[in-house]
Amino acid sequence: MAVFALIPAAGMGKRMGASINKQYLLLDGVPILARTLEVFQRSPLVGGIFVVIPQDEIPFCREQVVEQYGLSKVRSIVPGGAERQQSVLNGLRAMEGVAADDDVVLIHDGVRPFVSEDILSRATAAARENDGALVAVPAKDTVKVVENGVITATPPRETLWLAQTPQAFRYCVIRAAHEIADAERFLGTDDSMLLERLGRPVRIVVGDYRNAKITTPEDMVLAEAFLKEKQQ
Ligand SMILES: Nc1ccn([C@@H]2O[C@H](COP(=O)(O)OP(=O)(O)OP(=O)(O)O)[C@@H](O)[C@H]2O)c(=O)n1
Ligand SMILES: C[C@](O)(CO)[C@H](O)COP(=O)(O)O
Repeated sequence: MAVFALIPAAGMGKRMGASINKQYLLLDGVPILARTLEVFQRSPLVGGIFVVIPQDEIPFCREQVVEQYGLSKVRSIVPGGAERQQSVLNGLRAMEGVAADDDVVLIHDGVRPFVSEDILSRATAAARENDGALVAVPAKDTVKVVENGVITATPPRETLWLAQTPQAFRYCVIRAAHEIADAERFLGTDDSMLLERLGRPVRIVVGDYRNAKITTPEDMVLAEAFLKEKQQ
């Protein structure tokens, strides 16, 4: 059973508010997206990488990221959609004929550069034994459900986990779940939700707080600190 990486990186980075798309912001001189892809390039588990990018950024990504950093496992750069879910579906469709039904797909945000090879390995193992596997960390804060500015519930913290990526699945399982969601016009905020709504179990794999999604400017400050710690 082969393992493929599917990297959605076709967002606009609106919350970052930078002058360039956030996946190209530099961390110690290297674009965030290149750092993310390098983890999959290095992992002996991963046989090929599909990257999803806004259509008009594909030449830039090919030259400035894939070629520049020698990312030879990148098999295809696929145009993205309006939402993350549509970008992932485009990637899954592009994998048809390459990934076999039982091959594992690791879906990982292009802007989570601190994922480790150990997480890739544990997520892959869990996906081979379950319908799906979600890398997540326990919530550290008390979480409130709020409607119209008023708290309506305080779910018990020990039941709350923060979803990260990779989210790992057998190709036929996640492709079917995405196609069903697309046909039913259901939009979720991660891939696991698309299995959950079909009543299929998704196993938690304990992640790492450092595997953060770089979303807003303060995340860059944390990312620089995480990188320094890694380089020590
Ligand atoms: N249409 C989209 C939207 C998001 N993504 C990717 O999904 C990951 C997680 O999304 P997020 O951090 O929310 O990125 P953006 O959508 O770029 O951010 P924003 O919502 O601030 O614009 C990122 O790697 C992003 O590039 C994608 O491939 N296609
Ligand atoms: C998939 C994800 O990374 C899980 O945290 C996240 O949901 C994607 O980011 P978005 O901000 O919801 O687009």
